[in-house]
Amino acid sequence: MRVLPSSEQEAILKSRAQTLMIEARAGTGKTTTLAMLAAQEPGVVLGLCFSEGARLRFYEKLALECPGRKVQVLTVEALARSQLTRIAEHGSWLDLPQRWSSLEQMRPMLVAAANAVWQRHAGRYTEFDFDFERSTQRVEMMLQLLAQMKATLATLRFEDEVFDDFTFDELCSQFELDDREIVEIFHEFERRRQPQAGHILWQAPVDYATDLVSILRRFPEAVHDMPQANLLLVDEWHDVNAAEFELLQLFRRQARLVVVGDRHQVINAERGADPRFSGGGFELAFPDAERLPLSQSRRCGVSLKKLLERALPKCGFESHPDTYSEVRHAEYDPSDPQACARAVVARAQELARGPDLAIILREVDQSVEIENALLDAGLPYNCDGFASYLQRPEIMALRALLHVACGDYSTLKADKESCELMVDGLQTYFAVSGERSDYDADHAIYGSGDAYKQQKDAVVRDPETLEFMFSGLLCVEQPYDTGVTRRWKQRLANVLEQMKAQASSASAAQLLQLASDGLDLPAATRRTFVNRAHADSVLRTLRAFLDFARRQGEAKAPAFLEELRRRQVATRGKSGKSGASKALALATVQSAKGREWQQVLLPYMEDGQFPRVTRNAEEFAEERRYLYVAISRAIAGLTLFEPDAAHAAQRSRLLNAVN
Ligand SMILES: Nc1ncnc2c1ncn2[C@@H]1O[C@H](COP(=O)(O)OP(=O)(O)OP(=O)(O)O)[C@@H](O)[C@H]1O
Repeated sequence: MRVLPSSEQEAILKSRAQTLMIEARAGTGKTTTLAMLAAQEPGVVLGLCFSEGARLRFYEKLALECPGRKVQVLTVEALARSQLTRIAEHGSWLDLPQRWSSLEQMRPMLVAAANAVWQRHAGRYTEFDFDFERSTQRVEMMLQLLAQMKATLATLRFEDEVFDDFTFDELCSQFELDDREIVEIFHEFERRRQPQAGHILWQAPVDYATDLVSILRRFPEAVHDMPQANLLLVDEWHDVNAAEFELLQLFRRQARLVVVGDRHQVINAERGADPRFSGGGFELAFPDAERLPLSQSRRCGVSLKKLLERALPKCGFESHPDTYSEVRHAEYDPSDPQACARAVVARAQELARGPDLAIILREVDQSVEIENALLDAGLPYNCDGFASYLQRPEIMALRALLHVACGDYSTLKADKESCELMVDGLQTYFAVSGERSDYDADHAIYGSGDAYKQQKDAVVRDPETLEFMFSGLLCVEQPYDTGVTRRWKQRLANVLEQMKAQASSASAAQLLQLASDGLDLPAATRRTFVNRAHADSVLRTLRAFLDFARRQGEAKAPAFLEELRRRQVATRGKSGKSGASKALALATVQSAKGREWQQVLLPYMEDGQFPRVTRNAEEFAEERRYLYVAISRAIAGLTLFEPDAAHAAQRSRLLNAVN
């Protein structure tokens, strides 16, 4: 439904400024206003944003405000990726590199770069510890730092012809590093990634914008290969980083530029989002830019405004006099792991609002109990922007172990999706040789094609091939294996043998506990997932899953696998008679950003859950912004689930601290 512009929106629609910044608060109509601007522009419009979720929301608003009008909306990452492909295909500035999709794939390259720098240092005295192979935490921190350097364009300095001691020192001081060896390792890493200018061997998503800026700086004429729009509309401007900021300046050319953002919604600090580009940095780049406000929320009423002010004092949030929202508090006993989920489901049943209702989680691990409670109650739901716990790699890896231990594959027959996810889970979780190329070369059984794909096909054709994944691949020692890898493979083989031996007598929960202890899953998790918060969330998922298995009592592995299968089938979104989904949304704060629902349920408002573990004031401030985003998704009502009076000390500091 189209809406009539407010006076603030009118002012924005009338502005003729070549560069316009809209400074806004949550729910004040940012995306709606961009869609209105698109509707009145006769020329080519390109919408841009910084996350996939924001892109989809932008499309939804366009469909409402300018139906029938074709407007392309891209993430800046996708724009950069497609332009790099175009430049590689049409120009002589770049060979098309291999593309990587995750940080995990960068880990062996970082270890190799560290080893190379260490060898160069041999004989020289240094206190720096170059052994990254065993310390996931250090690799994680290095990769995060490298991503930040890329986002701030600092890595482009490695391309300078004169990269001397002075530049090393400058970078150390810019990133507050005591060890210049870190910069040396990054220098080596980037040199391996790009042996010569324009000859890039591999790219991860964090590279797209930075690499494109590098090419456009060196070959400004390459910009003519890129499409030209008349109007560029950028949503969620608060997420922009330095690389994206410069890219937009280079890419823009004659286009009119309108950006809109809310600095309280920065929950992407690790991607280098920088408030400077909403303040002084923007003014410096665009001295003639006009700034206009969107100050009044069209979504939340005064009670939500009060709550938002408790979560984030001085956020300057204004509610609209015509909007009314109700805030409720529900209590649960936090010593019972299922109590919160039960309370949430009871409230969801009371509201019975289907698609107008969302349960917003701080993190995906909270979904294990909530999903199980929803499934037990027969309430349909859709996981929004994340996979159901039943399909996550860590759970799929454990399920695969159970199948192999008990030799029962019946629930996998004709279930292509689960078979493929299981291979993914095993490769993510239990394969430690690092380089898939080793694996490709050594397992001629799959021929010379894409071994990984063939492995999946083999398991889909015959799920019993999972057994071979362990006995023929994951546990097989190779001549190039390090001592650590060998020990891990022996451990995996031993644990599997023990599980097989006990499968007929032990319950599924006991077998899973054996796997968890025997494989030291916390250590395996930290080794697998480079991001600490991600690893922490995976561990919480595993703990909740083991609890769930224990609640199945004496059920043996085949019965437990059957139960999981039944639940997995039940999660598949069902539509009602009209074709519309009756399912409620199960979202995370990240995936809910920019969205709204009539009713929002916010579970687990307790310390350690929301906020998560916070080590410093910055992390706590980020948790406040997470809460600001979560609360401001509600229109008519919000229910907060908090520990009961007997456990009041555990209630979330975010809402109860003296600010
Ligand atoms: N002029 C208007 N009159 C009535 N309702 C409006 C108007 N403009 C926007 N809205 C409504 O206000 C709500 C919030 O709009 P929108 O999602 O565009 O805000 P936003 O600022 O982008 O939100 P967020 O902060 O979540 O990103 C939507 O329901 C939208 O339809």
